[in-house]
Amino acid sequence: MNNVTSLPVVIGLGELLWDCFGDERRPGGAPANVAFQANQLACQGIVVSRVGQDPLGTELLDFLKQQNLATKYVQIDTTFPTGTVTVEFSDANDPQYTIHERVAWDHLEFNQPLAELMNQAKAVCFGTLAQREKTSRESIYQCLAATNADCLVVYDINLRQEYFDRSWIERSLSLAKIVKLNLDEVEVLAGLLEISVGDTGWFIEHIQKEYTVDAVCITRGAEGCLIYADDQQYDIPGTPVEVVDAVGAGDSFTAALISRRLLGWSWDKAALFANRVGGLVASHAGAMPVLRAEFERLGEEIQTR
Ligand SMILES: Nc1ncnc2c1ncn2[C@@H]1O[C@H](COP(=O)(O)OP(=O)(O)O)[C@@H](O)[C@H]1O
Ligand SMILES: O=C(O)C(=O)C[C@H](O)[C@H](O)COP(=O)(O)O
Repeated sequence: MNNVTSLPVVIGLGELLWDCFGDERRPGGAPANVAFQANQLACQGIVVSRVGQDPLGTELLDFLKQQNLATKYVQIDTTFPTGTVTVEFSDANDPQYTIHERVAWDHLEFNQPLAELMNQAKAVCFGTLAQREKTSRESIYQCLAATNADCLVVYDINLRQEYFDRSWIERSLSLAKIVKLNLDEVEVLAGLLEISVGDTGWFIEHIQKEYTVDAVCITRGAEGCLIYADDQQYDIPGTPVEVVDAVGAGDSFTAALISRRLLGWSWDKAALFANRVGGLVASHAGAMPVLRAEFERLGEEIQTR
């Protein structure tokens, strides 16, 4: 690894891309957002992805370097271009994503350096979108198989357009220790698995038992989150913020939850912190705002409660 530190290694495995907002573009990609935020949250966040051999790819690599993130595990594809996503809003809380196809992050290759990296990971976060093409899907499973038994494997479902399949989702659920989804994704998942979602608690308990998942987190935008873990349900309300755009709120929530669980925080404190981090990111533009100092202050405030 370059930039070796003693901080816990948290890997974002999947897409790294440009979120395009009209004339502006900002770095994004759900797992890359998690790694970026983990890097601001007392962990060593590492992006595992693939960009094109093109100016957009070079710019993403330069951005990661400027932000003190390793670039060694971002592969360069000589055939496919760097990924882009068109982001549109009916309101700032509800981004709509159009994910463009035939791009570099669909072609991640598993290799020895990745196997060694995965073996050192304290946590890894992956999603569904990067499984849409067989090459990356198989590489993701190989990466997960190379993690240690104590690695916190987090599946942030992040369903996008039609890019999901029941078999990938079921396999991912059974590989995960923590599953994160939002309220819309609860509905879609229940439909896919042909389970009635009338009683959310029953549905989540079913997921936990069927796929041996330790914890399920449901995020609810401004309403905060629900966490099902240790045979308990934690209902942690949100804190109001003025939303600029909610892009990346969920990923920063996930990164914050991971970072505090790795530090041994209780579920309710970790979730409270994660809510506040998600809210802070929603009150800034794009998925990767630089907020290290704000997160540090917030962490100290919540830890001492
Ligand atoms: N408008 C908001 N006000 C306050 N907190 C928010 C807001 N939007 C998001 N958050 C925080 O970020 C978390 C993740 O946001 P959410 O939109 O539910 O996730 P996702 O991006 O995965 O859909 C929420 O649980 C909440 O804690
Ligand atoms: O990779 C994807 O799926 C994208 O569409 C790119 C976006 O940067 C993230 O999805 C933002 O994710 P949230 O944290 O759920 O708002």
